[in-house]
Amino acid sequence: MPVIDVAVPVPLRQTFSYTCESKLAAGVRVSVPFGRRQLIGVVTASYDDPPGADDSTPALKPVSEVLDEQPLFDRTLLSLTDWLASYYHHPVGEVWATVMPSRLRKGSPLSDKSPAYTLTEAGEQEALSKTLKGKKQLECIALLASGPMAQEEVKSRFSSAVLKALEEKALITATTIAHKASADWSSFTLQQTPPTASTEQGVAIAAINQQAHHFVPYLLDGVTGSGKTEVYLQVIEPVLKQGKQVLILVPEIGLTPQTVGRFERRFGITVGVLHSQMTDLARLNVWQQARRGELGIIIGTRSAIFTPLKRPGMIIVDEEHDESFKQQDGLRYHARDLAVKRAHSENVPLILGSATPSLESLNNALNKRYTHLTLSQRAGGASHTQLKVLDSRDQPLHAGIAQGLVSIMRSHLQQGNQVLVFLNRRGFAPAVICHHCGQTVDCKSCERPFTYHKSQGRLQCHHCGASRRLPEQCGECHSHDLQTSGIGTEQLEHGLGTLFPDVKQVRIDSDAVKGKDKLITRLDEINARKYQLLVGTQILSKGHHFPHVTLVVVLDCDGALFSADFRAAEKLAQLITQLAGRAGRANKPGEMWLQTDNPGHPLLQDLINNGFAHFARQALQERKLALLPPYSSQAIFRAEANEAGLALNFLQQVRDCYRPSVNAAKGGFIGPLPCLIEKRQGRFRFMLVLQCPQRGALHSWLKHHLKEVESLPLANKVRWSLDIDPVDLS
Ligand SMILES: Nc1ncnc2c1ncn2[C@@H]1O[C@H](COP(=O)(O)OP(=O)(O)OP(=O)(O)O)[C@@H](O)[C@H]1O
Ligand SMILES: [Zn+2]
Repeated sequence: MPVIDVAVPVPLRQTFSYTCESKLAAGVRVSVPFGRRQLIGVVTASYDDPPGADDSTPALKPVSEVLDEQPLFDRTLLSLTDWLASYYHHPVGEVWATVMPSRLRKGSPLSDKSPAYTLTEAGEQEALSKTLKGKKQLECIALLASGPMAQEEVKSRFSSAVLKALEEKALITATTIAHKASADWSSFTLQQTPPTASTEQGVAIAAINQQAHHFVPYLLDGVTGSGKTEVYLQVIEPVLKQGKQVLILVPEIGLTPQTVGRFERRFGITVGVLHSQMTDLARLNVWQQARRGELGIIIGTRSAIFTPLKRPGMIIVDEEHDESFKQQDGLRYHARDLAVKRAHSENVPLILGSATPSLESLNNALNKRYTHLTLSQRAGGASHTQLKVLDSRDQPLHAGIAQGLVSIMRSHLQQGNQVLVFLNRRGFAPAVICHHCGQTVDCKSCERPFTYHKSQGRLQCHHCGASRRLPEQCGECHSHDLQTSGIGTEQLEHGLGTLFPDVKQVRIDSDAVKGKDKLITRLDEINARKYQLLVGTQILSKGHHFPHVTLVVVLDCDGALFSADFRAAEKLAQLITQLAGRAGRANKPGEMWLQTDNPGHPLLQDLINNGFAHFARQALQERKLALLPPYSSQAIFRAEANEAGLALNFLQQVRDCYRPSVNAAKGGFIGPLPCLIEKRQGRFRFMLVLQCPQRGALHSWLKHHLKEVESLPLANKVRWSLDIDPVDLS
């Protein structure tokens, strides 16, 4: 009987064999018995005679059910999945579980039909008699009179209230229709006249169009507001015209209806959207439409890189430096790196766009592995934002803002412009301190001070989410003199209200703006000039277009200047540059002030005097001297346990596993040492970094001893993980 290998969703780095009536194609889902459970796995290989089997081989269990007639994925995605398991040294069953939409993971059938609406008999009568009162309801009946229509399309034209009313009156009902199979987007006509490309945009567009039929990686390195999105719009036009699909990845926060709207408005075609806040069903629908070749443009966040494409034409990663492209748990993949891999195997062009490219991508561009396209000027005649520092040492502060800055803010506000104040700390105050003994009120599980949230009257731990009432007295000395220390956005908002009582302000952080819809409403209101003062955390720094902002104020960036994370400087420079990019985007010039106690800090001085491009080249030199990525490759073993000793011990044993071949790999260790956040939710956290000058050497070194690590007795007692190409040391 044929034997199949199945990737089963369990944390083991192997596949499992089962017997089956007939051989199955790789990528087909099967339901299999596993211990006492029944699990859904994916076929990775089939054999008539399993390799290495003899009479002593234990009898295999049969597959319980075959779920698909066709593999879920084409060859390219199948090989990408193999690659993921081997590159990230991750259990293949868990890789499949990450790559599949969750509905498919749970066994939903892969359907060729889409949900639709149709008229009931009563509805058909109504189409003739037209007795309904509601105008919209009548329109909907008239539309469906010509036949069933995809629910998605009906929903795009009528509100859910209209549809609900018609369903309640039993005039329309849900049904399914066979999907359309044609790439009908290719016959679009441009809905807008594109602006004339600037010289630099023109060069970039021509370069990409010239080699549109095979894999070429581009770094589109364009200052904020330089018209990168306009370049994407112009280069995808011919791709769509040929009936090919374009996959666009954007950071989690950057995916707003504004972004999607820009593409829809230009081409007048439906754009498929994929992000983590959609329902599983909605995601599966878009996934299937893309797979069947019904969508010309798919825009999505990180996991959209796994979307199957029937006719792939181009892949774009916007804001490629953004950390949200790296998954931070489970399979810790980097969607940007996967995009490179995927574009290569699909043999289509890849555009990585950013005003502040990651040092990895910049290095690839400088080495000519990527074609480097630069846009150094802002589009439409907007001028660059001026960067300045304000020395806050010995200055009296109002609501955390130095007097000099308050005057600058006032003058911008008086001219009717908007001012953005950035503080990356939500809540009222980052600590509550006993004025008598100096003890802070700490989260016991994380051993870090609680943040005070005044609006809720509660303390909240920003590491584990724990929350408690504000105590009445100090836990150490029982003094009642508890005071807040430091400033968060909530307090800043209060303070600004006192400083500028007549100015309307809005706070944008994850406390004030819960959910995507609210963020979108606020962003629209900002651009409609409902507010003049915008206060917020890094949600405000990402890709938004604020034409009326002329001043950006950054409070307290000093913490990041002295971080132990070697990437901190790169991240801070990206943040400052992106924030500066929010100002002066239209016809009014913009300025940015950094309030700091370290005005002479070389990083700030370099950014101010020479800009991000210079900073980045300088930072690459430093990484080269220190043999840090991208001039070496890293992997991190992390371990967490309730007892610090267990986690530390485990990592020491991991190091012992790897030590015998450290010289052969030309490798090195850093640690084990505590993570930057040493304790979280009651667990102590440690890490061990493995580093090699060559990527290949690191991977064979890792692979060589991973089995030993897995069989360490402590491996079952601590929570451990392996992170390849880590970007976050917290
Ligand atoms: N060639 C052009 N002529 C006139 N206006 C343009 C041109 N290209 C882009 N614009 C306009 O300039 C503004 C900024 O462009 P766009 O949003 O494409 O820049 P970006 O580089 O993607 O921005 P960021 O990375 O800062 O978010 C937009 O309003 C856009 O419509
Ligand atoms: Zn905590």
